[in-house]
Amino acid sequence: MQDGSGRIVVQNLTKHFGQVAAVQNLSFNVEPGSVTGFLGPNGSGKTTTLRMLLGLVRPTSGWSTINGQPFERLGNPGRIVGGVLEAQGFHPGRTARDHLRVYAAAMGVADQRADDVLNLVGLGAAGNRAAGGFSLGMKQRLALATALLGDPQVLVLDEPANGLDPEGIAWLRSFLKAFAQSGRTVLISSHLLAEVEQTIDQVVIISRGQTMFYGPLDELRKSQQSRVIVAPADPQKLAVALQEARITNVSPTPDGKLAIVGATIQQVGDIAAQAGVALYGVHEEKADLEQLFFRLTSGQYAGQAPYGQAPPPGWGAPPQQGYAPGTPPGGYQQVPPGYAPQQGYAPGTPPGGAPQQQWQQQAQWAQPPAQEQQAWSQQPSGPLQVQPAPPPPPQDPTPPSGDQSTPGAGGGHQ
Ligand SMILES: Nc1ncnc2c1ncn2[C@@H]1O[C@H](COP(=O)(O)OP(=O)(O)OP(=O)(O)O)[C@@H](O)[C@H]1O
Repeated sequence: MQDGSGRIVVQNLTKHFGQVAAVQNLSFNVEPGSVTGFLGPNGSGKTTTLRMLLGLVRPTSGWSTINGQPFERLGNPGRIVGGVLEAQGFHPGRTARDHLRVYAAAMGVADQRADDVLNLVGLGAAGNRAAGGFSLGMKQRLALATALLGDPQVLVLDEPANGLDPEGIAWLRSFLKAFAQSGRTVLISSHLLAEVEQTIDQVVIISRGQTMFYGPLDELRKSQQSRVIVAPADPQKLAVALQEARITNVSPTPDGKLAIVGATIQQVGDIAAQAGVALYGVHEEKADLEQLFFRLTSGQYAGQAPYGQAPPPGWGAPPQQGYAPGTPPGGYQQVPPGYAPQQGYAPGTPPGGAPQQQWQQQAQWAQPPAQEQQAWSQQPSGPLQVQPAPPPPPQDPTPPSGDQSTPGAGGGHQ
């Protein structure tokens, strides 16, 4: 029996492809009423996990459920979960509208719904165009439209921002937030924290198929450790004095300063004064989220540094063990400047300098039709909580016949 909760539960999910351990013992819950980011570097197992969740790959062990049921037991799954794993696979000669109508018929949804979802994703004017001529961003929108056909309670999207321009990303952000605020469930994967940081409330970070952090994004923010950067006249002498004061997390910076974790500016100043070491500068530095993300996922593909240079800091050995939600990782390493967060703009505010015509089109994308908004806002919205996973479902999931891709009713499936 489905429990109607909209909750996704992943429990000890494991997948081996021959010698490759793509996913290892992964456990997390995704709660309705929130957008959860499923983050990890390339090859960390995100797509494999989503494919298992959507019944396209059989797990080696472990299980996952949506609404308390394995995907295979959802009956008409497209009515419950809309999944987009790859914005490909459209018949190139078929119009967007016809593509949607094929899926609508398979799901038992009225033809009119095809036009509704085309408008919803901003493709209303492109319904008669062949999908083969669509840009990557338009294909992403068409895949999302397919997933929305069944008016699902749960959305599972693999790298949905891939190929979208900044306006498209801003639109997607407002769209997913509105969807979640109506009490529905959204799980989106990305390998870029900055890309989804403004969209997600909860985060699951994986590396090498294992959970590195799982909890509210705010929890991760709170775990940002600060460090004191000091420019001493004699770094060696100060490092020894700090060591004697049991402040051991001290490392040199590339420009000859010392970075100290676990001490205040005042403590460092006092110790330097007692040791007779002059300080030419001291300040406190906060690690940003991007640095923490690097820290949590570093080492998966530690590349060879070119021409004998030192490898970029932050690409060292991976953490030995995962971090439970609320347990901050110890320290952090310097990383090269990462990607700047997307400079989005609030829905309803035209982007600076955008041509008027383009903005009008964007404004249309940013606003779901009134009836959609109303329908969503009537959904109950639950509090965002990390809850322990419930015990396994009463019956074992019926495994799919093999690792074959199956066309899912949610659309866009491989
Ligand atoms: N069908 C398959 N056969 C063999 N190995 C596979 C298969 N699918 C995935 N893998 C391997 O499993 C690991 C995880 O891949 P996966 O695609 O799940 O990662 P990902 O996090 O989605 O990566 P990306 O961000 O690059 O899409 C990789 O080492 C990949 O090569």
